[in-house]
Amino acid sequence: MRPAPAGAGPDPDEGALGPHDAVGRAVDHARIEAAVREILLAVGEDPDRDGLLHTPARVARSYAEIFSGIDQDPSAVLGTTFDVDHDEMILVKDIELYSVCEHHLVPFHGSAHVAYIPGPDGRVVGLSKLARLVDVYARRPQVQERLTTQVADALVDHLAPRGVLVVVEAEHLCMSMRGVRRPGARTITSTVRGHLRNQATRAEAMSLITGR
Ligand SMILES: Nc1nc2c(ncn2[C@@H]2O[C@H](COP(=O)(O)OP(=O)(O)OP(=O)(O)O)[C@@H](O)[C@H]2O)c(=O)[nH]1
Ligand SMILES: [Zn+2]
Repeated sequence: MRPAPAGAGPDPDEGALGPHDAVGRAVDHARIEAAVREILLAVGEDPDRDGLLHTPARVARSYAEIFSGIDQDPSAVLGTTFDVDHDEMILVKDIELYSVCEHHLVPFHGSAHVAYIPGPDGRVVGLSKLARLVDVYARRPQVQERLTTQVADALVDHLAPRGVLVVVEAEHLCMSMRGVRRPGARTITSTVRGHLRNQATRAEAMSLITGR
């Protein structure tokens, strides 16, 4: 069991799954709780006041979910493929994503658009797996450029497609709620591999993505 801070009592938010998060990853809850308690003290709060008593445990559970991609392997998501008679572009756009900026540990959120052209063997992956793949890389401390590249490279590695294009557009709360304070600024990153580097194919993909 996780050690509770003195006087914390039972945590009303503790789910039936116990101290581990819903996706089964055993992060070190006790360590997160101790660290969160320290942060609360360091910012001048009283971690023993009523409203904060269960906060370290809640943050531990929340981090287990938010950072659940750290030890996830994209092979588990892209391992199931099937053949369809389709050698044209497949695009799933507007995949909502939430990630955490590795510089400030605050969220960035937005959308990913993932396009690929199957390889000569015609292997494709279930559409939902593209969203799951985005989650594998988003649920880590990240920078947007790396997230974009990792999704593209995982598709190249696992599907041997003719081409891949991944576009991510996101707002970084580290730019909105603090620092330079520019809410609404959106960052757009893209990674292109193979045939989608071809100008006409890339333009077709981009017009499908932007033509909402
Ligand atoms: N390239 C890139 N930069 C990011 C990303 N997320 C946050 N940043 C930036 O990372 C930089 C970190 O800059 P530092 O000067 O080390 O930290 P800081 O003093 O907190 O910077 P400010 O945010 O400007 O206050 C900032 O410019 C952020 O806007 C990302 O996904 N990609
Ligand atoms: Zn940041």
